[in-house]
Amino acid sequence: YGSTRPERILAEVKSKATRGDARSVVDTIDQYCRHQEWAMNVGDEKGTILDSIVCEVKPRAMLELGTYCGYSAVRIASLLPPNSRLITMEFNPVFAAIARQVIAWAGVEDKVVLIEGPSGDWIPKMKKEFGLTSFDLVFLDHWKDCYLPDTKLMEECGLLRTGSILVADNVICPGAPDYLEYVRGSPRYESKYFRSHLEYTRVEDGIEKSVFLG
Ligand SMILES: O=C(NCCCCc1cc2cnccc2s1)c1cc(-c2ccc(F)cc2)cc(O)c1O
Ligand SMILES: [Mg+2]
Repeated sequence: YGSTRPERILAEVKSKATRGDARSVVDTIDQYCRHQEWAMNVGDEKGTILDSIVCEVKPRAMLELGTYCGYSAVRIASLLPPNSRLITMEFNPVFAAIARQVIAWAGVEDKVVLIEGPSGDWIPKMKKEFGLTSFDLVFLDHWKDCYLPDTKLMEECGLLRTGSILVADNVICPGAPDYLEYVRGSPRYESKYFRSHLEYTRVEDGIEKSVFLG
């Protein structure tokens, strides 16, 4: 059904998930990707770790790099306090178009702003475009070799404040070794590794939570 994997995921959501129910959208995607075809969502196991951090931080302004089908955007948005905003960035217009529909089906579109394009272009203009001072929480889930340069760019653009938290997916698989070395070695970050598994598999992966100390 549908020519691309994201289209098949959207079809599954429309046929199986309850409209307006973010939880059922998340569960439907997890079921499909665990039992029908694997897809690179953060998934249920790592998603639970992400949920606990979002609930602890209660971010007013949150950034997600790497939307894909919108699975984590829906997961995050369903936990955000009122008048909080998730800005999620996707490079691939086909994925972005699918994600918009998944986000709408889940009924969280009023908490999510989806922007399209490469992070390197967007990060320097986000303050002005969105009237932001800084992000309380950033979820890195885009090109793994962009985690480090984009983190440095966010520092330079003043998008991080003392206490801003970075949460990075896939620090083991596919891996982001230069990023890990940076946040774990820098006196400007307090970093913690949450051991888990690659979504829907038994392969080791994990999430790195790093607090920016300013
Ligand atoms: O590549 C991954 N995610 C990034 C997609 C990059 C698209 C974007 C670039 C870009 C640039 N600027 C702005 C926005 C964006 S969005 C990824 C891959 C695996 C994986 C794949 C095969 C495998 F065998 C084992 C793991 C697992 C994961 O959880 C992933 O997240
Ligand atoms: Mg990922």
